[in-house]
Amino acid sequence: MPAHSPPASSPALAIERLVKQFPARRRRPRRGPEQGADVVHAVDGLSLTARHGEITALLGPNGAGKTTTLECAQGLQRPSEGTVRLLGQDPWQAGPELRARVGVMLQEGGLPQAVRPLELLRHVASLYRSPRDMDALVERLGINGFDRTVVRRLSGGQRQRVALAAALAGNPEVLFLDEPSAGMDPQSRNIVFDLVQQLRREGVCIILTTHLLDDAQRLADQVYIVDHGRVMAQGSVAELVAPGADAPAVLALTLTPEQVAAGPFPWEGPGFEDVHASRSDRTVTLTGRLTPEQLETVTRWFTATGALPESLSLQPRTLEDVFLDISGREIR
Ligand SMILES: Nc1ncnc2c1ncn2[C@@H]1O[C@H](COP(=O)(O)OP(=O)(O)OP(=O)(O)O)[C@@H](O)[C@H]1O
Repeated sequence: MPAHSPPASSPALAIERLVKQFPARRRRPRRGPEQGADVVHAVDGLSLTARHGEITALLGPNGAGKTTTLECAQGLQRPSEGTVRLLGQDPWQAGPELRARVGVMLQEGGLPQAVRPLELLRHVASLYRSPRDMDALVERLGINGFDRTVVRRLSGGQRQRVALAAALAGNPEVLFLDEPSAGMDPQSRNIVFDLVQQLRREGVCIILTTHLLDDAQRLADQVYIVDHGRVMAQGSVAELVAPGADAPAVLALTLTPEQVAAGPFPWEGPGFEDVHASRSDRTVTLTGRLTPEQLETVTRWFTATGALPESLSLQPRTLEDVFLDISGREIR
């Protein structure tokens, strides 16, 4: 398998101030041909750099602009503004030789339905001058366990594995994965994630979109949190969740049944406007820039209810907390 060794300094993908507008989808035009306000800013000034040997994740809720960004990066959509450089070229202008160096695994697979996996993969491999060893890949991804079943009858996870093998057939230097764990069972997910990590070690640049915090937390070297077509935060997972001076804290409490019945809870009252409280059964999570005064109010409530909670801890932040802090809402 060839080692990819481009100059470490040049990013595999560089996106600068990308804007992509679409005409708004509407049932009936309410105005004449002047449509200035009737556009959707799917991507709205997004900049991103992805490097060889790294996994870069675009993390954001549905409709954040992740897929459109990837489509512009792959040359499938023409940017309205901004620049995209993929392996040093403009993907919109580039020819098939650039596409041969790039692998794409689409959401929902995008595979022909009536063929068997091996036939399909051998055909895809035959389109490349120096294809990957497909037999080894098929074994690695466990595809030989279902190679007699036509694509249409495969489970979501099996289909995703075939889609990944197809994306890797040409030994790509850059691999795009759109929601790679959509529809995957845990076993498929582990197999796919192990392979993705191996590809990173081989020097492949991997760019994935996900709205699953766990995927980003587990795989990504660099995370771009995207919402409304813009980058809201960026960094390694460690950097993003690091507690800074201004970073919010997470306080987790498990209340006694008596305390659950005792309400009202202090975090629902005045002084807690900036704190997000969520409760599931007896577990309460308070996320926000908790002040010592707020902690005192909570503690005083324990005095009033005559008991300590069953557990109380200040927890490290997760990407979910970071997203909540930035956008004021949960990621999904
Ligand atoms: N061809 C199009 N025409 C009009 N609007 C579009 C088009 N493609 C995307 N959009 C809109 O642009 C916004 C961003 O969509 P996009 O699919 O890029 O988001 P996403 O983050 O990938 O979401 P998801 O996780 O649901 O795939 C959405 O509001 C979407 O409805």
